[in-house]
Amino acid sequence: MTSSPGTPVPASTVFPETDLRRATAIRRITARIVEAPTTRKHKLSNTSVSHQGYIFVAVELENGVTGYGEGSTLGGPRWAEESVEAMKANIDAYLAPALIGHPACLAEEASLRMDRAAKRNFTAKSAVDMALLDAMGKTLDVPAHILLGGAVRTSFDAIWALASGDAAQEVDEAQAMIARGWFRRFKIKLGFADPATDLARLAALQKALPEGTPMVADVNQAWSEAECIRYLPALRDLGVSLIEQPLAAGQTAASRRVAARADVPVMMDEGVSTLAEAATETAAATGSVLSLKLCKHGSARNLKRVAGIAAAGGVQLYGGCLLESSIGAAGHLHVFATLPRLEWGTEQFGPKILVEDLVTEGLRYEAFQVHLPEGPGLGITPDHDIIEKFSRKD
Ligand SMILES: O=C(O)C[C@H]1C=CC(=O)O1
Ligand SMILES: [Mn+2]
Repeated sequence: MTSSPGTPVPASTVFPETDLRRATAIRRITARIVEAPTTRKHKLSNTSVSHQGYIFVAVELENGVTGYGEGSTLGGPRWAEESVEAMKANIDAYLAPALIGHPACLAEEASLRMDRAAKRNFTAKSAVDMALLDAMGKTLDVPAHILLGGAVRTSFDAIWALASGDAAQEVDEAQAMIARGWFRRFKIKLGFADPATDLARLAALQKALPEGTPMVADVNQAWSEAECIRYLPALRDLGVSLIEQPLAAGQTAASRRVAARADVPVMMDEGVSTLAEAATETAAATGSVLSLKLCKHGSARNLKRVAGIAAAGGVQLYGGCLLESSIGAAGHLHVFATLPRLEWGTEQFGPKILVEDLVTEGLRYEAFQVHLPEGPGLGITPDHDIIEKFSRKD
């Protein structure tokens, strides 16, 4: 459209709001359970997985556009309370009916409707929200980040998680990631073995990797305060740069004491999901860094609110993951791209741990960075043959 300078363009000729509401009315929402094999066993304090369970959501709008979203789990309802089965049941019976006919362009109202239809269910809600975002980006022909305030970065320092529990394998894997130019920052999972075995794994890595290699140690709530007092100094001596969620979520007083005595920063993860938890845990100083994940916060906009609360309290931010495919990882990158600060980079290594990614062209990992995809919506295209192959058939 052209207009002479100074002549205002009437809003109605750009995109009449009522037309947009009508065009983006939600016609259908479908949810599929997908179980995608991983290249190796991934072990955490409380589970071990050899395939990733996802809920894959498709939202069809009246204008014919379909948006896609994904919610991830780790070993069923073990990392958090939602399983793929529960997500499918709750999307089909509660979240989808609450949204049929509602305009996707009114995303805040869509979230309110989902909140009225179901308590918590953050991963399921975030998968639907991601699909709405993708559909709106495609409708308006803009990348999803534009709808969230616009990107302030398009690439991110990428972190890879070492979690086989086999020290020699982990050294080989870390060296291979460096050689490929994909990852040179690492996270190690602790807590499924006794602390002495975990420390030996770390010592092997410290010996083999370049000096100063950034290393996050994620305990996934497995230690007590007493174990932290005993072992955190050893983690520091082995070069750990960040200690993630050592104590159980909700152990606020003990976590505050651990964070105060640790001379390595402590990162909050499972303990901060809601806005209220972000406010409480930030004020209580149970950590000085926060891991952000859509599956914890329920929507792209809620993730931004949680990030704002934490940042306002002086907490640094880390882009977490739950081993999403390139679908969910792209959803995260579009939100992370818009955060004013993201001091610790992002994991989002999931696409590289899958035997086969769920998209036609996976996220780009280059120069130790993962790159924000381009194009409308999330900027990825689901590979429906692969999704069909790994979909649960019953
Ligand atoms: O951070 C977590 O607790 C969940 C997940 C993310 C990476 C990984 O290895 O586990
Ligand atoms: Mn964690």
